[in-house]
Amino acid sequence: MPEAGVNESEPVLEVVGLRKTFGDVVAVEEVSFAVRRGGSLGIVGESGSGKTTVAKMITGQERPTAGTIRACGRDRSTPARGGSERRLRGREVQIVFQDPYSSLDPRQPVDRAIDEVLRLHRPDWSAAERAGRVAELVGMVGLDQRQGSALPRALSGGQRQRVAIARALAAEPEVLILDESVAALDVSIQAQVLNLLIDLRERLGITYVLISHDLAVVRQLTETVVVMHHGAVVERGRAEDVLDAPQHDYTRRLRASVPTPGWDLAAVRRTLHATAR
Ligand SMILES: Nc1ncnc2c1ncn2[C@@H]1O[C@H](COP(=O)(O)OP(=O)(O)OP(=O)(O)O)[C@@H](O)[C@H]1O
Repeated sequence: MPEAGVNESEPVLEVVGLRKTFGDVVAVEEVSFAVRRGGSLGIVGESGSGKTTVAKMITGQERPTAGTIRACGRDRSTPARGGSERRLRGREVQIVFQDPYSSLDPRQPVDRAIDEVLRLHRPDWSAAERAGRVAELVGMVGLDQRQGSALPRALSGGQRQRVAIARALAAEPEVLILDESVAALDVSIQAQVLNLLIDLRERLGITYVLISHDLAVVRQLTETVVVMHHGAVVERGRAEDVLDAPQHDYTRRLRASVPTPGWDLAAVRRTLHATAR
């Protein structure tokens, strides 16, 4: 729920003129977008277009070279000053990465991993209150009790991704960034996790920023889209407009390179070749 004093009409997340350089490499250039509370934005583009760098600047893992980031009405362009500001930012924005295995501690059972987040964000809660919330979160992401006390290695990729989502939700963020969160999953498992995400958004009113090279995934989950190419936004608009009738040549090539039933390998190769130039 939005906190008291938060302006409802203000975007829940807004980035303006974001830029990031690594030495001579310009990873992100003049990127601006805004997402309304409860809305969903897709950031699409091929590998290396700067999508993850944008996400890392929003979460504070990378510091912008220039530009501003506001979430829930608060500036987060500069590093958090101290633990309490970091925790506050954690309740504003959480992220789920492609590979939950690298973000989950292999020695920590699922319930302990979720409890750890609650301890951080709900220091006033008793152990019983936290245990109740852990059980609720485990159920919310569609895991059973046994899976809820398992180690990550005893779970499938899709189940691990559900754990990563539960862990992110434990902080009760306003914005959830999903960075290629279903990319490593089989298509049928991908569909299940996407359905879960759609369901969670309806139940929680959470805002999504979905980063993906997969236009079909973006289409299912987002209402607006920005297309990134070489670090810059080359096209933006409503997801269906951009994906069904792309105006920019790069978006058209990106769309053509998505393998669909009956896709033509030679055409994809031609497209990738053209895109690489
Ligand atoms: N820590 C870093 N040091 C140097 N260069 C980096 C660093 N992180 C990213 N880059 C470069 O910035 C550019 C954008 O990378 P980024 O990971 O943001 O792209 P992406 O669109 O998310 O791609 P992918 O989907 O493959 O992760 C690339 O050229 C990448 O090599």
